[in-house]
Formats: sequence, structure tokens, C-alpha cells
Amino acid sequence: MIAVGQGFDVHQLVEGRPCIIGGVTIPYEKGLLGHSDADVLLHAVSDAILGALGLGDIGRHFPDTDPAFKDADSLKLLEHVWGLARERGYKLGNIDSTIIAQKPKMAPYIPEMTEIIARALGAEVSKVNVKATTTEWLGFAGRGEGIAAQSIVCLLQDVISS
Ligand SMILES: Nc1ccn([C@@H]2O[C@H](COP(=O)(O)O)[C@@H](O)[C@H]2O)c(=O)n1
Ligand SMILES: C[C@@]1(CO)OP(=O)(O)OP(=O)(O)OC[C@H]1O
Repeated sequence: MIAVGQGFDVHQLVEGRPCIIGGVTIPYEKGLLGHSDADVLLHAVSDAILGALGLGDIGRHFPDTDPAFKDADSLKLLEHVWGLARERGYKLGNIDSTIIAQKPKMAPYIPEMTEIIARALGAEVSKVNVKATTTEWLGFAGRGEGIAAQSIVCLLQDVISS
């Protein structure tokens, strides 16, 4: 059986916060604001997986009103979400993501992001793709006010036939 899901997230860029995207801390003058570490890419990946499982979104599993998730490491949240997929017998088919950011430049960090996501999902790196795009200076991302990410995932579940 195949299950697909998609995820989308946005976080504001502000001074005085680290810029953590895809589990990588990127040197930049601003960082992403959130209750957790605000890792916009890992949030989109987590939401895509929860969508494929029909289990809502990360706000439902990790409420931003719960102090337990203050400054939470989004990689830990993703690992928890992947556990929900694993316990239902799913493995990763593939996952494709896009980071939407005018700045900073993501390209140098994409291989490391890809490896981190693949490791968290117990999958080969070849099953994970991460891209980046600017918005040609248009909109909130183009003005540098925030960064968005979107992901689409395909999960595979073995069906045992008798
Ligand atoms: N924050 C970003 C945005 C884009 N890139 C890379 O630059 C290439 C060109 O982007 P366009 O928006 O002009 O299509 C794109 O292929 C990305 O790989 C980036 O590294 N960081
Ligand atoms: C991750 C959580 C929980 O700490 O908080 P944020 O970092 O604010 O992220 P968001 O994508 O707004 O929603 C999910 C949250 O509940």
C-alpha cells in the first residue's frame, strides 16, 4: 500500500535566534522564531508524514502551548513522528522538499540536511531530496521576513497476502 502526504510551514526571521534548517545550524544574521527551534524544513517533513498517516499535524502532537516543547529539537520531534509511521509498518518510498528563502544561501548545507533527514527516517540518502528556491524578491520570503518549506512524502506499507 502507498500513502502520500504533504506538509507546509513558515517561520518568521528575526534577530537573536539561530537559523536551524533541516537540522543544520546555518551561519546567518537572523534566525527562525518559534516555540521550538523553529526548524521549518523538519516541520514540513513531519507534517507530510503525519498527513500520509492521517494523523493531523505537528501542532496536534506537540502543542505550542506545552512548555515541554519550548526550544524543542525538531529532529527529536521528527524521530517521534517517524516512530508512528514505523509502528504502522511503513517505510519511506521517497520524500521531496523545497525550502523557500531569499537568503541565506542553502545550497552548501543541502547535502548535510539530506543526510540528517535520511538518517531520521531510516532510509537511504537517495530516497531524500531537498531543494531551495528564492521567490525573486517577491512576498514575505523575498523581503526576508520569513522562510517557508514544503514537503511531499510517499510511504510504502507491505501488504501480507494469504
Ligand atoms: N535560499 C536559497 C535559494 C536558492 N538557492 C539555490 O539557488 C538556485 C537558484 O534559485 P532561484 O530561486 O533563482 O531558482 C536554486 O537552484 C537553489 O539551489 C539556494 O541555495 N538558497
Ligand atoms: C513545533 C511547535 C511545538 O513546539 O512549535 P513551533 O516551533 O512554533 O512550530 P509550528 O510550526 O508553528 O507548529 C508546531 C508547534 O506546535
